[in-house]
Amino acid sequence: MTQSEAIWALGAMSGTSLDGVDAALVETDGETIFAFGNTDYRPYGEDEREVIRAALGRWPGEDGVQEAAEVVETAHAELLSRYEFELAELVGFHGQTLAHDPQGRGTHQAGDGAVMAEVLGLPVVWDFRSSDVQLGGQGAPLAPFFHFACARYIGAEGPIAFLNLGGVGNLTWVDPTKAKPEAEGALLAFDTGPANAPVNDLMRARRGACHDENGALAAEGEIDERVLSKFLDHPYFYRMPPKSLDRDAFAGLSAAVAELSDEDAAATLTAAAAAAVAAGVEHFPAPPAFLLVTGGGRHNATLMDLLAGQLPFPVRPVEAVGLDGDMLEAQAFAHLAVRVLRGLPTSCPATTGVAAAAGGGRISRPEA
Ligand SMILES: Nc1ncnc2c1ncn2[C@@H]1O[C@H](COP(=O)(O)OP(=O)(O)OP(=O)(O)O)[C@@H](O)[C@H]1O
Ligand SMILES: CC(=O)N[C@H]1[C@@H]2OC[C@@H](O2)[C@@H](O)[C@@H]1O[C@H](C)C(=O)O
Repeated sequence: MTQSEAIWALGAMSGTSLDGVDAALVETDGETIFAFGNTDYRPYGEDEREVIRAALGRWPGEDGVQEAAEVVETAHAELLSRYEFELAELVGFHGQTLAHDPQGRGTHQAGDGAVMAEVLGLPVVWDFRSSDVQLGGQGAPLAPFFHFACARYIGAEGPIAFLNLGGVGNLTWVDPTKAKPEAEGALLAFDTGPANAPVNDLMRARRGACHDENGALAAEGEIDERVLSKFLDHPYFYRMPPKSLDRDAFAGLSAAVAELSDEDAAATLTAAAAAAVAAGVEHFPAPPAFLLVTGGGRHNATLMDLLAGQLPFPVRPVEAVGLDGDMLEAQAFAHLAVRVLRGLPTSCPATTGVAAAAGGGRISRPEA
C-alpha cells in the first residue's frame, strides 16, 4: 500500500466518562498511519449528560434510549460538520456505549450511523462492536489494532504497551515487529478495571465536580487498604485476558467507600484504578520497553505517581512519543473505519477473544 491509496478518515468517540465527543482526522490506509490531522472536542452540556446518564445500562427500545441517541447524534453532527474537518472522506462513528454485556444481551452503542451519513453527506462506519460479540468475542477493546499501527508510526522496535485511562481502563501490549496486528504474538489487550469513572461519580455526588482535578483530593487522603484488598479479590482480576467490562461492573467499589471521608474515598478509588492496572500487567507475555498512557487519567498526577511506583517499567504519557493522548480513541475509530471499508479485521483472539480474526462495523452511505 502506498500513501496515494490512503484517505483522510474522521473518527469520533464518545467515551464512558460521558464528558463529551472527541473527533480527529487521520490519513491512513487502515494499515499504515501516514499523518494525523485536525482534532476537536465538543463537551456535553449538563442537561445532555443527564439524558445519556439516565439511559446507561439500557438496551434499544427501552425508556430514554431514543432520547440519548438523539443527544449523541446532535452533538456529533455539530462537531463533525465543522470546517476544520472538511478533508474527511469517511467517518468512523463509535457512538456512546450505554450497555455492554458480551456474554449476555450484547453491546449497545447509542447513535445511528445511517442518520449521521445523511447529516454529514459522507459514508459512515459504525456499530463497530456487535459483530465481534455475535462471533463470541468481547466486542472490546478495539483500539489495539490502531495501537499496532501507532507503535510502528513512532518507530518502536520491540514490545511496548498502551494504557488508556478513561472511565474504564484498558491495556494493550503490542509487538510491532510482527507482520500484522492479527498475527500470533502481535497483541494482547483487555480492560483493566475501573479507572476514572468511580472517582468521577464520587466527585459528582460529594463535591458537585466532574472529576478530581489533577488528583488533588486523592493526594490529601489515606488509602483504605481493607477496601483496596477486597476490591482486588474480585474474580475479574484472576480471569485470563481477553476480557472487557461494563462501566458499572464494579458498582460495589463506590458503595465500599461510602463511609470514608471525601479525601480518603478519592485516595482509595484512585489507588484501586492503579492497582487494577498493576494486576493487569501481570498478564503481559513479556516486559514492554515502556508503557504509554493515554486518556484523561494521565492528567491525574496522583494516579500517574501510583502507577510509576507500582509498575516495573517506565510509565510515560503518550505525548512523550508525539501522540495526542486526548484524541487517541477518536483517531482509533478513524483508522478502524478504513479497515472496515477495506475488509480488514478489527479484532482477533488476543484482543477480544473472538475465535478468529474478524472484521466488524456497518457502512452507511448518504442516499443521493
Ligand atoms: N486534569 C485532570 N485531572 C484529573 N482527571 C482528569 C483531568 N482531565 C481529565 N481527567 C479524567 O479523565 C476523564 C476523561 O477521560 P477520557 O476522555 O479519556 O475518557 P473517555 O474517553 O470518556 O472514557 P473511555 O476511554 O473509558 O471510553 C475525565 O472524566 C476525568 O475523570
Ligand atoms: C464497550 C465499550 O465501549 N468499551 C470501551 C470502554 O472505554 C475504555 C474501555 O471500556 C474499552 O474497552 C472500550 O473503548 C476503547 C476505545 C476500545 O474499544 O478500545
